[in-house]
Order: sequence, then structure tokens, then C-alpha cells
Amino acid sequence: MTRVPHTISAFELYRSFTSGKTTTDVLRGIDVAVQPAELTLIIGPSGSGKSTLLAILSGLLRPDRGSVHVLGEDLWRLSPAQLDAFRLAHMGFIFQGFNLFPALTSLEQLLLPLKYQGITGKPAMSRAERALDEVGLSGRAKSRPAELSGGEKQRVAIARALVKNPELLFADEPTSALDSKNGQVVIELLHRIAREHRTTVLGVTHDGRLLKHADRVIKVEDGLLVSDERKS
Ligand SMILES: Nc1ncnc2c1ncn2[C@@H]1O[C@H](COP(=O)(O)OP(=O)(O)OP(=O)(O)O)[C@@H](O)[C@H]1O
Repeated sequence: MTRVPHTISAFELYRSFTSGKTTTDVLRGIDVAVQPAELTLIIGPSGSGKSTLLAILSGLLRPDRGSVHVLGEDLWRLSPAQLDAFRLAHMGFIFQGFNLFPALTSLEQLLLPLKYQGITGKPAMSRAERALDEVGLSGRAKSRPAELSGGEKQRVAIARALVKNPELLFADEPTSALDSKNGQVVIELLHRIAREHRTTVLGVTHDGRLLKHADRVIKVEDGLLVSDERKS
């Protein structure tokens, strides 16, 4: 896959939510350009629109206005089926609550997305084992989520995203359910993935202690982008 200069570029994003008679303008005209192979973190006060922005940039939520180009594709002009296929092929996701299947072992959690991509048998097994090894969990291949710590669960979730070798990895509050030490481990892992796999990692966080690990920090306030700072 040829990489374009900006992995993600979004122009004039607007989004509001209506509940009853009240309409809240959550995003009020945001432009963002995310560089390839970097860890970019979006920060901002609660309710400022960070998760909404991440959802729009990752193809999960349609903006009211504006455009998003990802890997050269005009995301919101794709049909729902094309968008699903694009997300499956190019994007990985990590969530605050890990979203692991309770009944599956760590290895099985990783084999599932590969199966959706038509990869099975030995090639799938060796990819899954490599991804678990990369997050330091080879010894936990047969464990189910209930047997894992929070930090280990999040590392399985990262391996599950990584096993597809996606160009983009989206992380919504990936450390907020973790203590500080495990939070640092997870963010360092995300940074290493950006550097070594040349994956574009875009995350949302509340945790100011993580910012030193980012290549770039984008600050959102009241639905607007207020600063965009390169750290390295
Ligand atoms: N599906 C929805 N329906 C109605 N309102 C929504 C919806 N999603 C988000 N909102 C509202 O939009 C605003 C911004 O939400 P968003 O989750 O994007 O902010 P955030 O900056 O990520 O906040 P936090 O840091 O607290 O997670 C909030 O006021 C929220 O209640």
C-alpha cells in the first residue's frame, strides 16, 4: 500500500446531536491532518468533542458537514459496505473497556479478525503468535479475559488490532481503565507500534501523563481545535 503524505486529513467537520428540543453543536468546524507513522493524541476537557472527532475520523460516525480523507480515500463518500470493507482492511481499534470476548482465549481473540479477512490455518496461527509475543503475552495465549489483569487485557486488545497489520490504529481512552504503571506500558507500546510498524496511531486521552509519549498533541475545546503541538 502506498502511503500518502497525510494518512488522515479532515476538513471543516461539523457534528451536532439533538435530544428532545435541545441541539448541541459538538464539533464546530475542525480541520485535522494526521501524519503517518506517528502517535498523535487528542486531548481536551470532558464533553469537548474528542470521542466524536475520533469516531468521525475512523468511519464510525457520519459528520453533518465536512470531509475526511483516509489513505487517499474520501471516507464518507463510500457506501456502507465499502466503508466496512475499508475499515476491516486498514483500521484497528482499541477501546477503554477492552471489548474482548469473555469465552475466547487470547489466541482465539486474535484468530477471529484474521478469519474475517479470510486468513486461517497455519498462517493465521503464526501471525497471532507473533502479535501476542510483540505485546509480551506469549505465555498468556490460552488465558481467557477473566484470568488476565486490566493491563494484560488491553495488551491482548492491542495485539488483536495489530494482528491485521493495519495502517491505522484508533484508541479511545485506551488507558483510562488502567493504573498509572499499566497506562504507561500501554502508551509506550502504542508509540513503539507507530515507530516500528509505521502505523498511524490516533488516540483520545484524559491522562496528561501520557502526553510525553506522543509525537503530536492536538487539543480540542468546545468543538474547536485550539492547538496542535509537535513533541518530537
Ligand atoms: N450519540 C450521542 N447523542 C447525544 N449526544 C451525544 C452523543 N455522543 C456525544 N454526545 C454529546 O456530545 C458532547 C461531546 O461528547 P464527546 O464524547 O465527543 O466528548 P469528549 O470530549 O470525548 O468527552 P469525554 O472526555 O467526557 O469522553 C457531549 O456533550 C455528549 O453528551
